[in-house]
Formats: sequence, C-alpha cells, structure tokens
Amino acid sequence: MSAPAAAPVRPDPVSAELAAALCRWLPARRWSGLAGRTVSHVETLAWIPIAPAGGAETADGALVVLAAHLDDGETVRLHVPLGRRRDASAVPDEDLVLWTGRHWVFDATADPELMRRLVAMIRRGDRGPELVCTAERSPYWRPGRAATGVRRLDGEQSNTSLVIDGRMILKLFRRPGPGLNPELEVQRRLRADAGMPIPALLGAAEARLSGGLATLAVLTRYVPGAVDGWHLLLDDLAGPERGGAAISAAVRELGATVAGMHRRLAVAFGSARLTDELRAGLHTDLTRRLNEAAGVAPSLRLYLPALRGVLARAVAGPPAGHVQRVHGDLHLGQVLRSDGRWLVIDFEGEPAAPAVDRVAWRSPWQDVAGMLRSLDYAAGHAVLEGVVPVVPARAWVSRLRGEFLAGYTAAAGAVGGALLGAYEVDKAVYEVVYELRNRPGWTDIPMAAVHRLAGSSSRPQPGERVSARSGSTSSGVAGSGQVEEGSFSGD
Ligand SMILES: Nc1ncnc2c1ncn2[C@@H]1O[C@H](COP(=O)(O)OP(=O)(O)O)[C@@H](O)[C@H]1O
Ligand SMILES: O=P(O)(O)O[C@H]1O[C@H](CO)[C@@H](O[C@H]2O[C@H](CO)[C@@H](O)[C@H](O)[C@H]2O)[C@H](O)[C@H]1O
Repeated sequence: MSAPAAAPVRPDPVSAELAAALCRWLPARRWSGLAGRTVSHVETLAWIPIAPAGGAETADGALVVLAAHLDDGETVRLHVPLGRRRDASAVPDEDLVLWTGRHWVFDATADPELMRRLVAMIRRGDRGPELVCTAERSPYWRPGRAATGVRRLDGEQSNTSLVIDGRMILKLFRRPGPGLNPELEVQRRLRADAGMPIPALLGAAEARLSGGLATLAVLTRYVPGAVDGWHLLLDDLAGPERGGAAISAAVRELGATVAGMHRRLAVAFGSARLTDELRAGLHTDLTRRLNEAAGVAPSLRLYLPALRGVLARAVAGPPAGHVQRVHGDLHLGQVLRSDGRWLVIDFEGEPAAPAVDRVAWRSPWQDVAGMLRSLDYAAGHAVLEGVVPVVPARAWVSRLRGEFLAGYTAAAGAVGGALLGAYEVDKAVYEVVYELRNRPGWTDIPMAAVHRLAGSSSRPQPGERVSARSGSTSSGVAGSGQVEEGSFSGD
C-alpha cells in the first residue's frame, strides 16, 4: 500500500533560528546522550513531513534526522521529530524548542495527534523520496477497538516509546545508525516464528539517507498488563516472601526463555564453533573494553590486574561453545512478564556501542552474564534505597542466580564456566562507565560487583573506601564508592 508523499512543511525546514535553539535544547535531553556536551551546529539529513490525516489538522510536523556536530569534533546522528502549533499549551515545557513569533516548535513525541498520524503512515505503508513505511499483516491492526489515547512512557529510556490505545507501542529510535536497526532486523527475521518470545511486529518507518535506509520507528504489539523483570524483582525484594517459591520459579523460567531465544536466534542467523582464534579475538576485545573503561573510570584501575586475570582464564582451557547473534544488552528491564510468560524486548544492543559491534556474533553467555548482573543490580539498588539489608540481599541474589542458571543450562544443555565470569567482568565495568555518565548515584552498585569479581587480591581493607570517581582509597565511613566486606553483589 502506498499513499501520496506529503508536501514539505516549509521550503527551508531548519532555519538558523531553529538550528540555534536545537543546539541549546538537545544536550539536556536524556535520549541525546549529550549531557554536559556542546553542540556547535546541526545539519539536516532528512526532513520527512508527518502526513496530514485529512481532517482539520491543528499541527504540522516532521521526522527530522540531524547530524549534531559537537565542539570536540564528534558528530552524532539524531532523530528529532518536530511538531509546530500556534497553541502548544498541552505540550510540556521541556519539550518546547522554540517560539518563532507565530508558532511553537516542539518535540513531536509530546503530541498525540502527530503520533497517531505517524502510526497511520506506517499502517498505510507510506513512501516518499526520503521515507519507507512498511506494515505487517497482523490481527492487531483490527479496527473498531476503543481509542483510549496516546501515552508517552516516562521511564528512563534511550529512545522514546508511546503506547497507542493500549494495544500498540510505537518506539522512535533516537540515534538512527546507518543500516537496518538490529531490533527491527530481529523482529523481521523471526516474525514467522511463533515460538520466539518477542511481541509481534506491526510495522516500521525508515528514512532514506545517503548511506542507505535508517530505522526511525518500529511499531509492535503492546503487551497489556505486562510487568518488566526489574520492577517484578524489586517488588519481590521489598515484599514478605522475598526470594520465595513463586519468584524462584519465575526466574528459572526466565533462564529457560533466554535459552529458547538463543536457540531461535541461532537457527535464524546461524552460529559458529568457538575456535581458539575466535576466543583469542574475544579476549582482545574484552581487554580493550576493560582498558577503555578504566580510562573513563579511574576507580577501575586498582582492579585491572585482577580483572585481566579473569579475562585471561576465559581463554585458557580447551575451547568449548559457539558464537551467534545474541541480544547484546540483556537485563531485567528488557524482559516482560505477562500471563505467566516471559517476553524479550529491545534487541538494539548496548546504546553506546558502534553499529557493527551490536550485531557481531558473540557467545550466548554474554546475555546470561547480563541477566546475572541485573539480579545483582536489583539487590544492590534495594540495599542502596534501604529497602533490604546487605546480608538478606546477598542471599537473595545467590538463590536467584542459581535459579536462573539452572533454568538456562537445563534448556540450553550447556554450562558457562570461565567465559561466563569474563562476561560478568565485561558487563560490570561497562555498567560503571554507564552509571558515571548517566546516574552517578548508582555507581556503587557495579563497583561492588567489580570488587567481588576481582577477588581478594586487590581487596581494600574493611572500612577502606573506594571512590568511584577518583579510584583513590581512604579510611572512612559509608559513602560514594564504598565497598563493604560481605558486599551484596552475589555469591
Ligand atoms: N511490547 C511491549 N509491551 C509492553 N511494554 C513494553 C513493550 N515494549 C516496551 N515496553 C516498555 O517500554 C520500556 C522501554 O522499552 P525499550 O524497548 O527497552 O526502550 P529503550 O530501548 O529506549 O530502553 C520497557 O522497559 C517496557 O516497560
Ligand atoms: O535499556 P537500555 O538499552 O537503554 O540499556 C542501558 O540502560 C540500562 C538502564 O536503564 C542499563 O542497565 C543497568 O541498569 C539496570 C537497572 O536500571 C539493570 O537492570 C541492568 O542490569 C544494568 O546493566 C544498561 O546497562 C544500559 O545499556
């Protein structure tokens, strides 16, 4: 299906005035990943009008792809859907970009009318000089259901998602890399596999850029009443049954679900035996990531020798296992529990990783390690918030790690060994950097895990403090970066 291409909103879409306003506005948006950085100028790579719906529209808008040039020489590609209205009183202040004297220009994801029009474009399969929309055949498109509204999610997100009428979720990718987005790629490749534990794909919007198509938005089925794993486990930590039979069974099932996901990804994308050569490459890669992380987070330097030892052990011993397409950033926030079933979302890989790394074949133990780290995170967060003391939190992690691994290994028919430990190190140091950049108050959670994973050789004495920012140690009371004996971070 195709509809006529919509006329441009105006001939010179990004005026000098709008460009200057965007330079000021972008760094404060979490999804831009530009906190604390300076955008010196923006360049318009695509300006795709949001087609009118054929009624009495009160807004116009466009899907805009910008190259944001930073004053340090880096250039970041961003998807910034923009809307324009005379009356923007319903638009939250933080979404307003510019008052032109006649109109407000704002983040179009704050505008339900514009977002509905985008969904309609996907449903029709609109195409234009810069646009390719595609719609899947799906019962979830069925008309006649109640229009309950458009709700933008307000949680921490790398992208921006909106729930449409409680039955679809529209995810706008904010950093559209060149080429097919890994999430859309997985959804398309596995759409016919009813057993793949992912929500059904409904459609997508892609931009034609000079380097090829870039994915701007994906529409999938919204799973009503779903609880993500992070909130489910935080609730359990705060509840009376903490680590009881029901949550243990759910976590064991989660292990089996992740194994099933790996099996299906391997069938769809292929796999290869983990040879000595591949293992050596893996070791080089993990060591490079560790060194880079230590460059950003000085607190890691103290632990480098011990952590390098863990990575080296992963390539000792006889090679076993295989590599394949994996999830790449698996954690409890990426799994949804609904009707006694787990579903996996967000196959984009690590938000900061280069596009080529996100789709590279890896050992499936990387995803397993991500989930184990996440169990540790939930406990660490509960301790940080004073919801649960350290000792029961440790016992909880230990128990649920065991359940997850039992579920995974039984379904996958394999055990992780040294490779799993190496991936836990990799994830924990990634998290230290992630938290320093995004949530400095949480940095103690992965730092405690780094301390545990490094073992006793670099262990500070009880009462000695490790500063996550400087890496220096000193005597002191509990505070930022403190690592306690009997840390909560697992067994
Ligand atoms: N199909 C879905 N059904 C219900 N909720 C969903 C669905 N997809 C995502 N969500 C919710 O949206 C949140 C963010 O989605 P996600 O794809 O992880 O975005 P991001 O890549 O920006 O982190 C998830 O944590 C989950 O709560
Ligand atoms: O969900 P994203 O793809 O944006 O992933 C990034 O952000 C995550 C946090 O939102 C971050 O995950 C870390 O914090 C989680 C709790 O908020 C925890 O469950 C994870 O285990 C921990 O890694 C993720 O690392 C980052 O890539």
